[in-house]
Amino acid sequence: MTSNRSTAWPAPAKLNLFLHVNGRRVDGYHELQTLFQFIDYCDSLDFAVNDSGTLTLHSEMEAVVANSDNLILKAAKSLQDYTGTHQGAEIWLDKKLPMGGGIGGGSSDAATTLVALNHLWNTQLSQDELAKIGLALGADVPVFINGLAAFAEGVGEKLIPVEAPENWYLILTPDVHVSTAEVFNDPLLPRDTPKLSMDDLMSSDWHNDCQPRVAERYPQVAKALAWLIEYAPSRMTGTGACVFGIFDTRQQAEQVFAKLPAGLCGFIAKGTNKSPLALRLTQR
Ligand SMILES: C[C@](O)(CO)[C@H](O)COP(=O)(O)OP(=O)(O)OC[C@H]1O[C@@H](n2ccc(N)nc2=O)[C@H](O)[C@@H]1O
Ligand SMILES: Nc1ncnc2c1ncn2[C@@H]1O[C@H](COP(=O)(O)OP(=O)(O)OP(=O)(O)O)[C@@H](O)[C@H]1O
Repeated sequence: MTSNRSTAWPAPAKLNLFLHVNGRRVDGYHELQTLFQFIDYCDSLDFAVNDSGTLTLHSEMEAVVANSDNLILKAAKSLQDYTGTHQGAEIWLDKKLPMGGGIGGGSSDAATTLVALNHLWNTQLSQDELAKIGLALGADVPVFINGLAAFAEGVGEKLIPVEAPENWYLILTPDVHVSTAEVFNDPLLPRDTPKLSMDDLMSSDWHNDCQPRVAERYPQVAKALAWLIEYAPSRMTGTGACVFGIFDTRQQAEQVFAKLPAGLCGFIAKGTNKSPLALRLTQR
Protein backbone atom coordinates (compact mmCIF):
# COMPACT_ATOMS: atom_id res chain seq x y z
CA MET A 1 0.00 0.00 0.00
CA THR A 2 1.32 3.46 -0.95
CA SER A 3 1.92 5.50 2.19
CA ASN A 4 0.29 8.69 0.93
CA ARG A 5 -2.91 6.91 -0.04
CA SER A 6 -6.06 8.91 0.75
CA THR A 7 -8.84 6.39 1.14
CA ALA A 8 -12.59 5.88 0.90
CA TRP A 9 -13.78 8.88 -1.08
CA PRO A 10 -17.47 8.07 -1.71
CA ALA A 11 -19.14 8.37 -5.12
CA PRO A 12 -22.86 8.00 -4.37
CA ALA A 13 -25.64 7.11 -6.77
CA LYS A 14 -28.50 9.48 -7.55
CA LEU A 15 -32.17 8.99 -8.24
CA ASN A 16 -34.25 11.19 -10.51
CA LEU A 17 -37.32 11.40 -8.24
CA PHE A 18 -39.08 12.75 -11.34
CA LEU A 19 -37.90 13.37 -14.89
CA HIS A 20 -40.04 15.61 -17.07
CA VAL A 21 -39.19 16.25 -20.73
CA ASN A 22 -40.30 19.77 -21.62
CA GLY A 23 -39.03 20.12 -25.17
CA ARG A 24 -36.23 19.60 -27.63
CA ARG A 25 -33.56 22.19 -28.41
CA VAL A 26 -32.26 22.96 -31.89
CA ASP A 27 -29.02 21.09 -31.08
CA GLY A 28 -31.12 17.93 -30.48
CA TYR A 29 -30.63 17.92 -26.68
CA HIS A 30 -33.72 17.88 -24.52
CA GLU A 31 -34.96 20.47 -22.07
CA LEU A 32 -35.57 18.59 -18.84
CA GLN A 33 -36.86 19.25 -15.36
CA THR A 34 -35.77 16.75 -12.75
CA LEU A 35 -35.37 16.32 -9.02
CA PHE A 36 -32.05 14.78 -8.05
CA GLN A 37 -31.57 13.10 -4.71
CA PHE A 38 -28.54 11.08 -3.56
CA ILE A 39 -28.68 7.67 -1.95
CA ASP A 40 -26.28 6.20 0.60
CA TYR A 41 -25.09 3.53 -1.84
CA CYS A 42 -21.69 4.37 -3.26
CA ASP A 43 -18.62 3.49 -5.26
CA SER A 44 -15.43 4.17 -3.32
CA LEU A 45 -12.19 5.70 -4.59
CA ASP A 46 -8.65 5.89 -3.16
CA PHE A 47 -6.01 8.33 -4.42
CA ALA A 48 -2.22 8.50 -4.09
CA VAL A 49 -0.78 11.74 -5.43
CA ASN A 50 2.55 11.82 -7.31
CA ASP A 51 4.85 14.54 -8.66
CA SER A 52 5.52 12.81 -11.99
CA GLY A 53 2.15 13.79 -13.49
CA THR A 54 1.21 10.23 -14.43
CA LEU A 55 -2.41 9.11 -14.04
CA THR A 56 -3.19 5.44 -13.46
CA LEU A 57 -6.39 3.65 -12.57
CA HIS A 58 -6.84 0.26 -10.90
CA SER A 59 -10.32 -1.12 -11.35
CA GLU A 60 -12.09 -4.37 -11.97
CA MET A 61 -14.37 -2.57 -14.42
CA GLU A 62 -11.46 -2.39 -16.87
CA ALA A 63 -12.77 -5.69 -18.24
CA VAL A 64 -15.91 -3.82 -19.35
CA VAL A 65 -14.72 -0.26 -20.06
CA ALA A 66 -11.12 0.45 -21.14
CA ASN A 67 -9.30 2.67 -18.64
CA SER A 68 -8.72 5.23 -21.40
CA ASP A 69 -12.54 5.59 -21.71
CA ASN A 70 -13.12 5.73 -17.96
CA LEU A 71 -14.64 9.00 -16.79
CA ILE A 72 -12.32 8.90 -13.76
CA LEU A 73 -9.18 9.32 -15.86
CA LYS A 74 -10.96 11.80 -18.14
CA ALA A 75 -11.89 13.88 -15.09
CA ALA A 76 -8.34 13.76 -13.68
CA LYS A 77 -6.89 14.77 -17.06
CA SER A 78 -9.40 17.64 -17.41
CA LEU A 79 -8.34 18.97 -14.00
CA GLN A 80 -4.65 18.73 -14.93
CA ASP A 81 -5.30 20.58 -18.21
CA TYR A 82 -7.44 23.27 -16.58
CA THR A 83 -5.06 24.02 -13.72
CA GLY A 84 -1.71 23.26 -15.38
CA THR A 85 -0.62 21.24 -12.35
CA HIS A 86 2.32 18.87 -12.82
CA GLN A 87 0.97 16.48 -10.21
CA GLY A 88 -0.54 13.11 -11.07
CA ALA A 89 -2.30 10.33 -9.18
CA GLU A 90 -2.70 6.61 -8.80
CA ILE A 91 -6.41 5.86 -8.36
CA TRP A 92 -8.20 2.76 -7.07
CA LEU A 93 -11.91 2.25 -7.77
CA ASP A 94 -14.11 -0.11 -5.79
CA LYS A 95 -17.13 -0.36 -8.14
CA LYS A 96 -20.44 -1.13 -6.43
CA LEU A 97 -22.96 0.80 -8.54
CA PRO A 98 -24.58 -1.02 -11.45
CA MET A 99 -23.51 0.59 -14.72
CA GLY A 100 -25.83 2.15 -17.24
CA GLY A 101 -28.82 1.91 -14.93
CA GLY A 102 -29.74 5.58 -14.64
CA ILE A 103 -28.24 5.99 -11.18
CA GLY A 104 -25.30 8.02 -12.45
CA GLY A 105 -22.30 5.96 -11.31
CA GLY A 106 -19.96 7.13 -14.05
CA SER A 107 -20.86 10.79 -13.50
CA SER A 108 -20.48 10.37 -9.75
CA ASP A 109 -17.04 8.75 -10.08
CA ALA A 110 -15.99 11.69 -12.29
CA ALA A 111 -17.30 14.22 -9.75
CA THR A 112 -15.58 12.52 -6.82
CA THR A 113 -12.32 12.47 -8.79
CA LEU A 114 -12.57 16.21 -9.49
CA VAL A 115 -13.44 17.08 -5.89
CA ALA A 116 -10.84 14.78 -4.30
CA LEU A 117 -7.96 15.72 -6.60
CA ASN A 118 -8.76 19.44 -6.31
CA HIS A 119 -8.33 18.90 -2.58
CA LEU A 120 -5.30 16.59 -2.68
CA TRP A 121 -3.46 18.57 -5.38
CA ASN A 122 -4.41 21.78 -3.59
CA THR A 123 -5.45 23.32 -6.91
CA GLN A 124 -8.10 25.40 -5.12
CA LEU A 125 -10.74 25.59 -7.83
CA SER A 126 -14.16 26.75 -6.71
CA GLN A 127 -17.15 24.40 -6.79
CA ASP A 128 -18.49 26.34 -9.79
CA GLU A 129 -15.25 25.86 -11.72
CA LEU A 130 -15.26 22.14 -10.93
CA ALA A 131 -18.91 21.92 -12.03
CA LYS A 132 -18.03 23.62 -15.33
CA ILE A 133 -15.24 21.11 -15.98
CA GLY A 134 -17.61 18.31 -14.92
CA LEU A 135 -20.44 19.37 -17.25
CA ALA A 136 -18.16 18.74 -20.24
CA LEU A 137 -17.86 15.12 -19.01
CA GLY A 138 -21.60 14.53 -18.51
CA ALA A 139 -24.85 16.35 -17.76
CA ASP A 140 -25.16 14.77 -14.31
CA VAL A 141 -21.66 15.60 -13.04
CA PRO A 142 -22.44 19.10 -11.64
CA VAL A 143 -25.07 17.91 -9.15
CA PHE A 144 -22.61 15.38 -7.73
CA ILE A 145 -20.02 18.15 -7.34
CA ASN A 146 -22.45 20.51 -5.62
CA GLY A 147 -23.51 17.69 -3.31
CA LEU A 148 -27.03 18.90 -2.55
CA ALA A 149 -30.35 17.41 -3.67
CA ALA A 150 -31.60 19.73 -6.36
CA PHE A 151 -34.31 20.69 -8.77
CA ALA A 152 -32.57 20.85 -12.14
CA GLU A 153 -33.49 22.48 -15.42
CA GLY A 154 -31.88 22.89 -18.81
CA VAL A 155 -29.95 19.70 -19.55
CA GLY A 156 -29.41 19.27 -15.82
CA GLU A 157 -26.89 22.04 -15.20
CA LYS A 158 -29.18 24.72 -13.69
CA LEU A 159 -29.45 23.54 -10.11
CA ILE A 160 -31.61 24.82 -7.27
CA PRO A 161 -31.05 23.00 -3.94
CA VAL A 162 -34.25 21.55 -2.42
CA GLU A 163 -35.19 19.59 0.67
CA ALA A 164 -36.90 16.45 -0.64
CA PRO A 165 -38.33 13.77 1.68
CA GLU A 166 -35.46 11.45 2.68
CA ASN A 167 -37.32 8.20 2.08
CA TRP A 168 -36.08 4.65 2.01
CA TYR A 169 -35.90 3.07 -1.42
CA LEU A 170 -35.95 -0.46 -2.74
CA ILE A 171 -34.08 -0.17 -6.03
CA LEU A 172 -34.41 -2.92 -8.61
CA THR A 173 -31.66 -3.35 -11.20
CA PRO A 174 -33.03 -5.08 -14.31
CA ASP A 175 -30.25 -6.86 -16.14
CA VAL A 176 -30.43 -4.75 -19.28
CA HIS A 177 -28.49 -1.77 -20.60
CA VAL A 178 -30.72 1.10 -21.78
CA SER A 179 -29.00 3.58 -24.07
CA THR A 180 -29.71 7.19 -23.02
CA ALA A 181 -29.22 8.41 -26.61
CA GLU A 182 -31.70 5.82 -27.90
CA VAL A 183 -34.36 6.88 -25.40
CA PHE A 184 -33.99 10.54 -26.33
CA ASN A 185 -34.02 9.74 -30.05
CA ASP A 186 -37.27 7.76 -29.79
CA PRO A 187 -39.85 9.54 -32.02
CA LEU A 188 -42.62 8.45 -29.62
CA LEU A 189 -41.01 9.96 -26.48
CA PRO A 190 -43.42 12.55 -25.01
CA ARG A 191 -41.67 15.91 -25.05
CA ASP A 192 -44.41 18.30 -23.99
CA THR A 193 -44.75 18.18 -20.21
CA PRO A 194 -45.51 21.75 -19.08
CA LYS A 195 -42.73 23.33 -17.05
CA LEU A 196 -43.21 23.37 -13.29
CA SER A 197 -42.46 26.43 -11.22
CA MET A 198 -40.58 26.08 -7.94
CA ASP A 199 -43.82 26.86 -6.08
CA ASP A 200 -45.58 23.84 -7.63
CA LEU A 201 -42.67 21.49 -7.17
CA MET A 202 -43.71 19.52 -4.09
CA SER A 203 -47.44 19.40 -4.90
CA SER A 204 -47.26 18.43 -8.57
CA ASP A 205 -47.65 15.06 -10.28
CA TRP A 206 -44.14 13.56 -10.29
CA HIS A 207 -43.51 11.16 -13.15
CA ASN A 208 -40.80 10.03 -15.54
CA ASP A 209 -41.61 10.81 -19.17
CA CYS A 210 -39.10 8.21 -20.38
CA GLN A 211 -40.67 5.37 -18.38
CA PRO A 212 -43.61 4.27 -20.61
CA ARG A 213 -41.47 3.90 -23.73
CA VAL A 214 -38.58 2.21 -21.91
CA ALA A 215 -41.01 -0.22 -20.24
CA GLU A 216 -42.56 -0.95 -23.63
CA ARG A 217 -39.22 -1.66 -25.27
CA TYR A 218 -37.52 -3.48 -22.38
CA PRO A 219 -39.71 -6.22 -20.83
CA GLN A 220 -37.24 -6.58 -17.92
CA VAL A 221 -37.99 -2.98 -16.88
CA ALA A 222 -41.74 -3.52 -17.27
CA LYS A 223 -41.51 -6.68 -15.15
CA ALA A 224 -39.58 -4.95 -12.33
CA LEU A 225 -42.05 -2.04 -12.27
CA ALA A 226 -45.11 -4.29 -12.38
CA TRP A 227 -43.84 -6.23 -9.36
CA LEU A 228 -42.72 -3.24 -7.28
CA ILE A 229 -45.81 -1.12 -7.84
CA GLU A 230 -47.88 -3.75 -6.01
CA TYR A 231 -46.05 -2.77 -2.80
CA ALA A 232 -45.13 0.92 -3.08
CA PRO A 233 -45.29 4.02 -5.28
CA SER A 234 -42.63 3.21 -7.87
CA ARG A 235 -40.83 4.87 -10.79
CA MET A 236 -37.90 4.56 -13.12
CA THR A 237 -34.79 6.72 -12.55
CA GLY A 238 -33.18 8.63 -15.43
CA THR A 239 -33.53 6.78 -18.70
CA GLY A 240 -33.53 3.46 -16.84
CA ALA A 241 -33.10 0.64 -16.41
CA CYS A 242 -33.27 0.91 -12.58
CA VAL A 243 -36.61 1.45 -10.86
CA PHE A 244 -37.26 2.45 -7.27
CA GLY A 245 -40.08 1.89 -4.79
CA ILE A 246 -40.63 4.51 -2.08
CA PHE A 247 -40.98 3.53 1.60
CA ASP A 248 -41.22 5.44 4.88
CA THR A 249 -38.99 3.06 6.82
CA ARG A 250 -36.11 0.65 6.23
CA GLN A 251 -38.20 -2.14 7.75
CA GLN A 252 -40.97 -1.69 5.17
CA ALA A 253 -38.42 -1.77 2.34
CA GLU A 254 -36.80 -4.88 3.84
CA GLN A 255 -40.12 -6.71 4.14
CA VAL A 256 -40.78 -6.21 0.44
CA PHE A 257 -37.16 -7.01 -0.50
CA ALA A 258 -37.55 -10.35 1.28
CA LYS A 259 -40.34 -11.25 -1.15
CA LEU A 260 -38.25 -10.51 -4.28
CA PRO A 261 -38.88 -13.34 -6.76
CA ALA A 262 -36.12 -15.17 -8.61
CA GLY A 263 -35.01 -13.20 -11.67
CA LEU A 264 -35.23 -9.78 -10.00
CA CYS A 265 -32.26 -8.17 -8.22
CA GLY A 266 -31.95 -5.04 -6.18
CA PHE A 267 -30.78 -3.28 -3.04
CA ILE A 268 -32.08 -1.00 -0.30
CA ALA A 269 -30.78 2.55 0.22
CA LYS A 270 -31.75 5.72 2.01
CA GLY A 271 -32.35 8.99 0.22
CA THR A 272 -30.12 11.80 1.39
CA ASN A 273 -30.24 15.50 0.51
CA LYS A 274 -26.58 16.01 1.35
CA SER A 275 -24.23 13.84 -0.63
CA PRO A 276 -21.91 11.44 1.23
CA LEU A 277 -19.10 13.16 -0.72
CA ALA A 278 -20.04 16.57 0.73
CA LEU A 279 -20.23 14.99 4.20
CA ARG A 280 -16.76 13.49 3.76
CA LEU A 281 -15.34 16.92 2.84
CA THR A 282 -16.81 18.58 5.92
CA GLN A 283 -15.40 15.83 8.16
CA ARG A 284 -11.80 16.54 7.12
C1 LIG B 1 -31.37 11.66 -18.26
C2 LIG B 1 -30.35 11.95 -17.19
O1 LIG B 1 -29.87 10.76 -16.59
C3 LIG B 1 -31.04 12.76 -16.07
O2 LIG B 1 -30.30 12.70 -14.89
C4 LIG B 1 -29.19 12.71 -17.75
O3 LIG B 1 -29.60 13.95 -18.28
C5 LIG B 1 -28.43 11.92 -18.80
O4 LIG B 1 -27.13 12.40 -18.77
P1 LIG B 1 -25.92 11.58 -19.39
O5 LIG B 1 -26.06 10.12 -19.09
O6 LIG B 1 -24.69 12.30 -18.95
O7 LIG B 1 -26.21 11.73 -20.89
P2 LIG B 1 -25.26 12.28 -22.01
O8 LIG B 1 -24.11 11.35 -22.16
O9 LIG B 1 -25.02 13.75 -21.76
O10 LIG B 1 -26.23 12.14 -23.27
C6 LIG B 1 -26.38 10.97 -24.03
C7 LIG B 1 -27.28 11.31 -25.21
O11 LIG B 1 -28.64 11.49 -24.76
C8 LIG B 1 -29.27 12.58 -25.44
N1 LIG B 1 -29.65 13.60 -24.45
C9 LIG B 1 -29.10 13.63 -23.21
C10 LIG B 1 -29.48 14.58 -22.28
C11 LIG B 1 -30.46 15.52 -22.65
N2 LIG B 1 -30.86 16.46 -21.81
N3 LIG B 1 -31.00 15.47 -23.89
C12 LIG B 1 -30.63 14.52 -24.80
O12 LIG B 1 -31.15 14.50 -25.89
C13 LIG B 1 -28.27 13.06 -26.45
O13 LIG B 1 -28.54 12.40 -27.64
C14 LIG B 1 -26.94 12.60 -25.91
O14 LIG B 1 -26.00 12.39 -26.93
N1 LIG C 1 -16.26 5.13 -13.87
C1 LIG C 1 -17.30 4.74 -14.62
N2 LIG C 1 -18.33 4.11 -14.07
C2 LIG C 1 -19.40 3.72 -14.82
N3 LIG C 1 -19.50 3.88 -16.14
C3 LIG C 1 -18.49 4.51 -16.76
C4 LIG C 1 -17.36 4.96 -16.03
N4 LIG C 1 -16.54 5.55 -16.92
C5 LIG C 1 -17.12 5.46 -18.11
N5 LIG C 1 -18.29 4.83 -18.04
C6 LIG C 1 -19.22 4.58 -19.19
O1 LIG C 1 -20.41 5.34 -18.98
C7 LIG C 1 -21.58 4.57 -19.25
C8 LIG C 1 -22.75 5.08 -18.39
O2 LIG C 1 -22.42 4.81 -17.06
P1 LIG C 1 -23.32 5.17 -15.81
O3 LIG C 1 -23.22 4.03 -14.87
O4 LIG C 1 -22.97 6.50 -15.29
O5 LIG C 1 -24.77 5.23 -16.47
P2 LIG C 1 -26.10 5.72 -15.89
O6 LIG C 1 -26.25 5.24 -14.49
O7 LIG C 1 -27.14 5.33 -16.88
O8 LIG C 1 -25.93 7.27 -15.83
P3 LIG C 1 -26.95 8.45 -16.09
O9 LIG C 1 -28.04 8.34 -15.11
O10 LIG C 1 -26.05 9.64 -15.86
O11 LIG C 1 -27.43 8.29 -17.52
C9 LIG C 1 -21.16 3.14 -18.94
O12 LIG C 1 -21.90 2.21 -19.67
C10 LIG C 1 -19.68 3.13 -19.32
O13 LIG C 1 -19.54 2.79 -20.69
